[in-house]
Amino acid sequence: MTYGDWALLQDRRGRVYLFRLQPGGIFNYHRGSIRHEAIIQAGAGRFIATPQGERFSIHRPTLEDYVLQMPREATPTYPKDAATICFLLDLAPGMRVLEAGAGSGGLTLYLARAVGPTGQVWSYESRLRHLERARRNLGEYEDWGNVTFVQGDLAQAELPPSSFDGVALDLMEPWSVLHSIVPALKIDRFLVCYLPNLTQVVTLLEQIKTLQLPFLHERTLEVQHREWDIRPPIAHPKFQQVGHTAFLVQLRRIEHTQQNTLLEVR
Ligand SMILES: C[S@@+](CC[C@H](N)C(=O)[O-])C[C@H]1O[C@@H](n2cnc3c(N)ncnc32)[C@H](O)[C@@H]1O
Repeated sequence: MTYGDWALLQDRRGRVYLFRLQPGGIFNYHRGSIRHEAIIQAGAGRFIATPQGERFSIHRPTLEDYVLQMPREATPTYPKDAATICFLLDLAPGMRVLEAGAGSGGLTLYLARAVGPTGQVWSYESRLRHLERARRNLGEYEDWGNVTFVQGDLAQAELPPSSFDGVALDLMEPWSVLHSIVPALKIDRFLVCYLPNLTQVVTLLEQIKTLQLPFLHERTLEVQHREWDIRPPIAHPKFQQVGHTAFLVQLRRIEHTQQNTLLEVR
């Protein structure tokens, strides 16, 4: 660890503190403070204590740590869902993926990591303030130069045909941008929508059916992590859990032929 790196300190209750290490910097806690220099000398994976004996473990923040702690304009896609979106999109290094809206850049960070330095992420965001926040959050954590932010409404975008290996949508009305996506998404590849409400899922599928858009509904799912408190003899599910975040709808782009124009719900 060195100056300029992110550091994450975790106290004995599991509370985390995320900050950048700076020359002359000090981490202040209600029971004492610690110099950044001392944190660097101790190093990640070790422990450090304030003069008052308050002990912390030192870590490099994971992407999950960063997304949960980073400044936000819009609520980021929850990490458990962002990771699953990458899996449902079947992303691999070198692929090109489209997303909207960028929001705070949470999902952007996951997509950029999944496609790697040789891949590309095109991220649309209609609100300038959100776009700037997403750009800053990406640059502050991990930027391989593989993300292109575009300010604008994805519904108005003219995208190159058959140019994306996947599309991820985290916006209120994904059905309003489907006409832009259909020609841009490669045949047999996936669109995944992140939708907090079941009513949105139903509207999306109804719209696809009504407009006869060439998608197969592969599945709709929720990602549930049930964390446990294990400190023998205590061993039970934690009383506080992450509750509902959103539904993930996975749709596969199919060829639009005369025999196959309708959405087939599996
Ligand atoms: C919930 S936020 C996305 C959060 C983001 N996934 C993240 O992890 O930080 C939804 C964003 O979509 C943007 N948005 C809504 N409709 C849009 C559209 N048609 N085109 C582009 N951006 C849109 C909103 O401005 C908002 O910032």
